[in-house]
Amino acid sequence: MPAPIGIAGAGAWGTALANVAAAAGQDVILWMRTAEQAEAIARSRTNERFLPGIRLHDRVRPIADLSTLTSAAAVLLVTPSQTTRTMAGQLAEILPADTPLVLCAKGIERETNAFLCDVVEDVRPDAPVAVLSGPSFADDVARGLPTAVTLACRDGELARTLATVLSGPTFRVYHGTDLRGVEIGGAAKNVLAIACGAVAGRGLGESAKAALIARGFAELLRFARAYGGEAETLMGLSGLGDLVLTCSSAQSRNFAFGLRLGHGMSLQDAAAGKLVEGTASAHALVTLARARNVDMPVAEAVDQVLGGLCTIDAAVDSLMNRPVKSEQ
Ligand SMILES: NC(=O)c1ccc[n+]([C@@H]2O[C@H](COP(=O)([O-])OP(=O)(O)OC[C@H]3O[C@@H](n4cnc5c(N)ncnc54)[C@H](O)[C@@H]3O)[C@@H](O)[C@H]2O)c1
Ligand SMILES: O=P(O)(O)OC[C@H](O)CO
Repeated sequence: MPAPIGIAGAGAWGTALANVAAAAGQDVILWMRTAEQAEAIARSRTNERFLPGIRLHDRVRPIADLSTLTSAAAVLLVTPSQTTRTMAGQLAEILPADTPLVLCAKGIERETNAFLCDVVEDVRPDAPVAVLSGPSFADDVARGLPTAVTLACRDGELARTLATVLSGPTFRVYHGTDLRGVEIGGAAKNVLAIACGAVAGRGLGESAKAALIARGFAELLRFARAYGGEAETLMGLSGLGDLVLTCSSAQSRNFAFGLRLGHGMSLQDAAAGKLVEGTASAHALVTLARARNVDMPVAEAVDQVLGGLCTIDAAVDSLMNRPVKSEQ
């Protein structure tokens, strides 16, 4: 694309994606909230607060003036899920109506229980929206370690174009049209990863963790089907791929949060000052599940623990002692 790629949000993932797009040959405008931060990053060519030790690609231009994104060929929205409505609203005021917005946050809007694509379409109706999701730790990606992710957009041609633009030698982007399936995978895996971390923290063993991933995947699939996602999508990178990654590594902030809870840390301290998207989306996820009679016992257990209504041990006990049932 001749016009630059715009990135709104210069946290760990926004900065890693800026380097990815630059490595794929694009000029990149990386927006952040303060001029001080933009100047510091422009000077040092590193984002020491959010992605320490990684050199910013020469093609990336840090800026603090959101209106600079007006010229972008596409804008990647990479701020926390709960800021999506505000950010999309601000972008709607400055972007041409045909500029695609690619959602990179993983979550559900807590106040309205709305999927993030719906939030964006609420504030920017008729403009193209896409989702990028899949197994991808910012630090791995920024260090050039290989991974593959999915980009979905209802307009299949646009999905293909965006996937091509962002793909590089170590970042392979598949494309598809199942927007709902892709965004559900990213939002739900964060909640399930908290459960896996908690189980690890309680020292319940690798077998328990594998069982939890499998049962978590079963409920993720049921939920996605109930909300119009395709099973094949959930079996792919943005579903199973990201679930397995996030549920099995303390590099995940959601898993690490669960791990600390399992070690006995308080809900307040366990986040350790990091963004833990599963805590913001758990209640919305189970509320949406109940609204369509989808059984999500693992997500329910996480929501109960986060609400202070249940201990981890009691939650495990109640999951293990549900009535015997068919696996399907
Ligand atoms: N870090 C990863 O490995 C990774 C990978 C894939 C997806 N994601 C998703 O990307 C999203 C962002 O995650 P991250 O890792 O970059 O988080 P982060 O905590 O590293 O960075 C968050 C960024 O958002 C900005 N921000 C915070 N509050 C804001 C507000 N109210 N308005 C505007 N900007 C605000 C911060 O200044 C920062 O630049 C999350 O939804 C996460 O699930 C992260
Ligand atoms: O650190 P987490 O738990 O937010 O996970 C980061 C990415 O979503 C992994 O794909």
